[in-house]
Amino acid sequence: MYNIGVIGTGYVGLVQGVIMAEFGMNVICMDVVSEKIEKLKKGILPIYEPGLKELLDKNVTSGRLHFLTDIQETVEKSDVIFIAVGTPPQDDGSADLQYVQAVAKSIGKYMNGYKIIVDKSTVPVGTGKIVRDIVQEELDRRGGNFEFDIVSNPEFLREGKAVRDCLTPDRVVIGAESEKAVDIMKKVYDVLYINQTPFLITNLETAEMIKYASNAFLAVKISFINEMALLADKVGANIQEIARGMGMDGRISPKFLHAGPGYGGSCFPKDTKAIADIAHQYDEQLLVIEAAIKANEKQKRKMSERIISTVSQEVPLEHATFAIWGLSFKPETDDMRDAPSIDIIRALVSVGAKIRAYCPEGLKEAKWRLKDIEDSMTYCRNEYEAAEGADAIILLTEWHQFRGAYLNKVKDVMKNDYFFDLRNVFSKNIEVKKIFKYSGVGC
Ligand SMILES: NC(=O)c1ccc[n+]([C@@H]2O[C@H](COP(=O)([O-])OP(=O)(O)OC[C@H]3O[C@@H](n4cnc5c(N)ncnc54)[C@H](O)[C@@H]3O)[C@@H](O)[C@H]2O)c1
Ligand SMILES: O=c1ccn([C@@H]2O[C@H](COP(=O)(O)OP(=O)(O)O[C@H]3O[C@H](CO)[C@@H](O)[C@H](O)[C@H]3O)[C@@H](O)[C@H]2O)c(=O)[nH]1
Repeated sequence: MYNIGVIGTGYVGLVQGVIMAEFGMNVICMDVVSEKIEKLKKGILPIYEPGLKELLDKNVTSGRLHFLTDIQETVEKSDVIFIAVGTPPQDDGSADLQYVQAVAKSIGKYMNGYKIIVDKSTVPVGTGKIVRDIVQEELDRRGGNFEFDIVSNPEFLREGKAVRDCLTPDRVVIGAESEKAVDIMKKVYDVLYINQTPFLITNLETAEMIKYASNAFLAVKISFINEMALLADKVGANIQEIARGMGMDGRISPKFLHAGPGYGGSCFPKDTKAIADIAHQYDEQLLVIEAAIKANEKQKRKMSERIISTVSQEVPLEHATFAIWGLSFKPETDDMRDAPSIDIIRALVSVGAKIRAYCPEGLKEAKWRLKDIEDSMTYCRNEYEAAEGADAIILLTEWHQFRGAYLNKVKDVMKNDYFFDLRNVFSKNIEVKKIFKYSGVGC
């Protein structure tokens, strides 16, 4: 059994660390943010992720899961070190590698024997080799003579389903340069997946690119169906039936064909821009991905334009109030990074409207991200309170609880009766169309 070190306890590092401990491994999760580590030691999660709290408690108690801020101790005590720090976008769209590079330097500084250094963060092609050079440089500087291997092991978990995705992944991709590293990685993962999960062994560059290509492909699929939805609206077709008809073809599949307000989150917007940037660096242009990025911006803009033009026919916008149902970029997470709700709320506030917002988990982060427009925002305790005195409901995130809302009760507390269902949650509900002036996305 190998000792595991996970550097960076964000979504990826934390879920990975907790699950490895669940399967009996000795795991150190390390982060530079001491408040986060102190809370984790007490069983307090910094994120909302279903199922994670139970596993955290169990594994802290078992003594297999340790939280540290000390990178030296983490490196010295670990055989396999996962780098799971953030790679946020820079202004030009390229991935910011400063956190990965800082970790690589520390590993070189403190390593005390053979280590496998695993890149789990989503990083541009070529980063594995950069990490190798940084570690070697640091070793040379201090006259250290230890062997090490670099592995690229991209993560494919989805927020809100992270525990399940990590327990039963579709595949494990391992990009490595030596047989020894592949063998050890397989042993580490065999404990988790007992040979049920397909492994794909590649070189470093291929593994790094699989991650970007997968996210970009899914983003293209969403932008494609969103554009079809805009056309469906104009020609009187129904996007849900179109997606169903398309998805019946096994080559297309029905997944990721849900039209909506545009994709968001910490990955698709960032990773599509990063791979487009990587291509530019190699004198290539990824036309399809660049179009998907533009279509996603257009989709968010179209949603707010449609809401504004519809409601302004009846209500002067400076007197209009919009109830927002759902702020997080998707259900079952409190993550607001690049959530479409941010752009849509800002567009509505910019024409003078007031917002009453409710989200089961996203309120805290929304208050912080929308601090500059706090005078136009009222944060509410539930979907009914948000609807009070509103001219329109805008359903932005398909949290399950909204499906069960008593619509007559909602209508009773509203001033006007517009319902913009940007996730098509109620598209097949006859009642909603009787009660409200309803519009979905492409249906
Ligand atoms: N969030 C996801 O769903 C997801 C899924 C797959 C892959 N990824 C990728 O995984 C990586 C991490 O994503 P995330 O969402 O977990 O990030 P995050 O921003 O939530 O967490 C990153 C953590 O790294 C810590 N950190 C930064 N520098 C450090 C250092 N020098 N030493 C120790 N800790 C340090 C930060 O304090 C933070 O807690 C990114 O590259 C991302 O693209 C994310
Ligand atoms: O049919 C769909 C599917 C998704 N979305 C939107 O797309 C975004 C991303 O959704 P999802 O992929 O479920 O969430 P993430 O947690 O961002 O996961 C993606 O990004 C992660 C980080 O790289 C990867 O690990 C995952 O495999 C990849 O699915 C969200 O805004 C969704 O609302 C749609 O609009 N329509």
